[in-house]
Amino acid sequence: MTDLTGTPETEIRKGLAGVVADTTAISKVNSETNSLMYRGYPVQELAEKCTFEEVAYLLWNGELPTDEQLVAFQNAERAQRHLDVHTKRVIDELPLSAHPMDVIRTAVSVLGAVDETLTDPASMIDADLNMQRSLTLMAKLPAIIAYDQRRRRDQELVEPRDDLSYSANFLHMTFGEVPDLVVVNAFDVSMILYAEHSFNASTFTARVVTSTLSDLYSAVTAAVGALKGQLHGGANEAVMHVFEEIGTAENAEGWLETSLAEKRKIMGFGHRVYKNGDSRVPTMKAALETLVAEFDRPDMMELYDALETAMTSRKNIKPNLDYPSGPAYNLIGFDTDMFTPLFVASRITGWTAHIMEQAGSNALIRPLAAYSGVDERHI
Ligand SMILES: CC(=O)SCCNC(=O)CCNC(=O)[C@H](O)C(C)(C)COP(=O)(O)OP(=O)(O)OC[C@H]1O[C@@H](n2cnc3c(N)ncnc32)[C@H](O)[C@@H]1OP(=O)(O)O
Ligand SMILES: O=C([O-])CC(=O)C(=O)O
Repeated sequence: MTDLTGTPETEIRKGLAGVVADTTAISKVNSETNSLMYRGYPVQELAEKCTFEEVAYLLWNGELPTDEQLVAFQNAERAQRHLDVHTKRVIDELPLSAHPMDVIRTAVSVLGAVDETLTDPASMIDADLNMQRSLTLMAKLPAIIAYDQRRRRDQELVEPRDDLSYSANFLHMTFGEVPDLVVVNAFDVSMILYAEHSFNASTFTARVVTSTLSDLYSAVTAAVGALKGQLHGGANEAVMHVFEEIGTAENAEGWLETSLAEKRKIMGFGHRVYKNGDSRVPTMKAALETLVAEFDRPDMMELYDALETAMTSRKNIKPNLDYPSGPAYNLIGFDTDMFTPLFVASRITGWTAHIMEQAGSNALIRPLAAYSGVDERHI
């Protein structure tokens, strides 16, 4: 049997659900065992024993750094933390009505436009240059996000400090001071958990762009756009709006009944791959609990538990990573529309690892479509 174009009919997998598009050596998501490994290491172990800098190194190089390699890596990252003049000027021109994800998308585009190493097609996919570009983006994104948060609060830019870890410096640039270690650690855990997740929509977007032999900044710009949507990274912001809408734990069940009756998707729940709960949630929930204790906000945890319980009993759909991350970022002090940018700051490591993997073993990504339009006709 053929379709209208004469193409043999095949099964259409809407949304590419269940389709294995390529191999990857970067991470393994196992829905059967609810597990996630980066380069063979369980993510829970990395969150407990490593820093975000070590995890970035691991994702890019395949191995954890030796002490010496880590010092060199940290020095290279710390040396590039300043917001460059071009990017700052462009951000200053953008209206505050722009979503912070649009600001980041624009900033990454600017960094690509001023990168003078993008001279010819070969330099666009050069492995050494791509490694340097990845580190530059990892180092500069916190300055971009922190500055954007501060300008929205009518505050001055805070310069980076090179005596601080990635996460401590990120919070210092955002809030003008380094918070307690409990807060820095919870934030660092969130950065590690968000770093990589195989062929999710934004990573796959980055790989599609790379597959045309385009440059790393173009791939990241596209990935930022894909992450912004509420079915993906945008859900961590949406969770906070849901919490605000519900108000207190007692309202959770009634709110859920009404929302499901209205056929609303409940943000922060469900996952394309995990059907029995997201492997990262227990670790992020534990980090959230430390913040709840630190800021004495048991009401936040009560609401969290009430909605989770109601959703489990009503639909048996489990929370994904965005569910604990949203309230955690709220307690740390970020405005809600900065939450998805924080996801970007972390996922830049996974995206660029995939961009380098795709460029190193490339095939143009170009699937087929079964034509469903009108039959051939003539004017
Ligand atoms: C870090 C991340 O990006 S994690 C994902 C973050 N996104 C969200 O939290 C948004 C809310 N969740 C969702 O929309 C979905 O669960 C997705 C998009 C993440 C995954 O969805 P898919 O794998 O495409 O599953 P699909 O949307 O087909 O859902 C299957 C069924 O479960 C229901 N369902 C899934 N998630 C939800 C939800 N959050 N709220 C209500 N119902 C849901 C669907 O309505 C559907 O029901 P039906 O079969 O009766 O029509
Ligand atoms: O894997 C997915 O589809 C979404 C996700 O959890 C992620 O990108 O972290």
